[in-house]
Amino acid sequence: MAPFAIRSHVAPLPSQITVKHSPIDQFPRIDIKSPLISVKRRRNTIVLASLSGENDRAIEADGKNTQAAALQLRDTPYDVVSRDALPKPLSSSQFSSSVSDGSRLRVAYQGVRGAYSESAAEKAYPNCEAVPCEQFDTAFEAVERWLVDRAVLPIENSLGGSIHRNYDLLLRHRLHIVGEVKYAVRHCLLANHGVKVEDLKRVLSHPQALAQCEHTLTSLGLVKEAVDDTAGAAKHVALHKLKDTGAVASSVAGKIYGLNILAEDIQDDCDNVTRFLMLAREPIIPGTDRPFKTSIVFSLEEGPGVLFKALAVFALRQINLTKIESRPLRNQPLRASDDSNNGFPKYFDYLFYVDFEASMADQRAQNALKHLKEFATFLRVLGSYPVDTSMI
Ligand SMILES: O=C(O)C(=O)C[C@]1(C(=O)O)C=C[C@@H](O)C=C1
Repeated sequence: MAPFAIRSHVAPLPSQITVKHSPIDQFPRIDIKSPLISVKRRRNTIVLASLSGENDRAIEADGKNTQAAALQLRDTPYDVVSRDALPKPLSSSQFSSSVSDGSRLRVAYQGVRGAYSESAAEKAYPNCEAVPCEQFDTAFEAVERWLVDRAVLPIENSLGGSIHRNYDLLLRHRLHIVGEVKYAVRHCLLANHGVKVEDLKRVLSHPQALAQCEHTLTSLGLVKEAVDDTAGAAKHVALHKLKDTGAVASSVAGKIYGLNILAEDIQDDCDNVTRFLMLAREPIIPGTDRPFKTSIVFSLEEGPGVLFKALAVFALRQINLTKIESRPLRNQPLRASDDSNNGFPKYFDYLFYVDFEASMADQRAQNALKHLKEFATFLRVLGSYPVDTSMI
């Protein structure tokens, strides 16, 4: 099935497009202020694609008609180009920072410029073009619809714990975990110039960031307000020139949005690390040449000792578990698809997400999963990928 359905567009996108012609480059530079429009160069054409709610669209342009095409993309109804006009699938050998045609790897992250997720995306793929997305779901979709090549999304933090939304989305979507990256999160209290700590009544940030600074913010007597991301909080405070409101975000976000740093390292523990997952449409081929980790999700029949039995399949083979997360689904069944039911929905009461220290190329891991399959009611391998052993 083509990722872009042929459909007529019904309403203009609320995006701003500026096209700047360059005297030295055949192609104009295109700035699009919308995380949902992608611009990709492919040899002699530029593919502009958009993903906006129900309206999936893409259009091809060359150097001469790009401006017109960009405006058409923004303003008028038209039909969608075929799948052939969109970027070709990447193979596991392209698990590096650039794609073979020389253009940069496009990596989706949630948030606006200056979010920790953007820095994590750049750490994971050093020369990438980081593409901001409003929500986690948008980032998943952007990969699935070929608008970007990868997504880098937070999964757990050493102080705040798991990011449950992304656990759920891993199961709802069919992306593969191809890597992990750990990022040291150092929060600042930011405010507009001239504003002092005593002037502040409230503080905005991502809920995880607020949780990571709980003690500091409570001791300052500030009312905490959750927003979509830390950098978005900084942007809001700057844009509205707020005098009684600060933001918890990175020093990078402070610089981007022109805010003053009132306090640095305000997280409750200096060891504040967020682990991000690197997601792709294709899995990588697991190796044994370096430390690998495998992430799985499974469900079990109800009964005494079943979870004990499930975890024993790893213990019996000396496989170390690094994370276990359970998601209760009793009152709110999740629509899930697994490897054996051709995408048909199934409903489960509980799901267990487990990360273990072994590659799927390792016989011990294969045997452990074979054993688990004997009594698990559902099992899916989310990915087998190199462990991030970098210094944080
Ligand atoms: O808001 C941001 O800057 C993000 O990148 C999101 C996020 C998260 O979801 O946990 C990432 C890292 C920090 O732990 C705080 C927030």
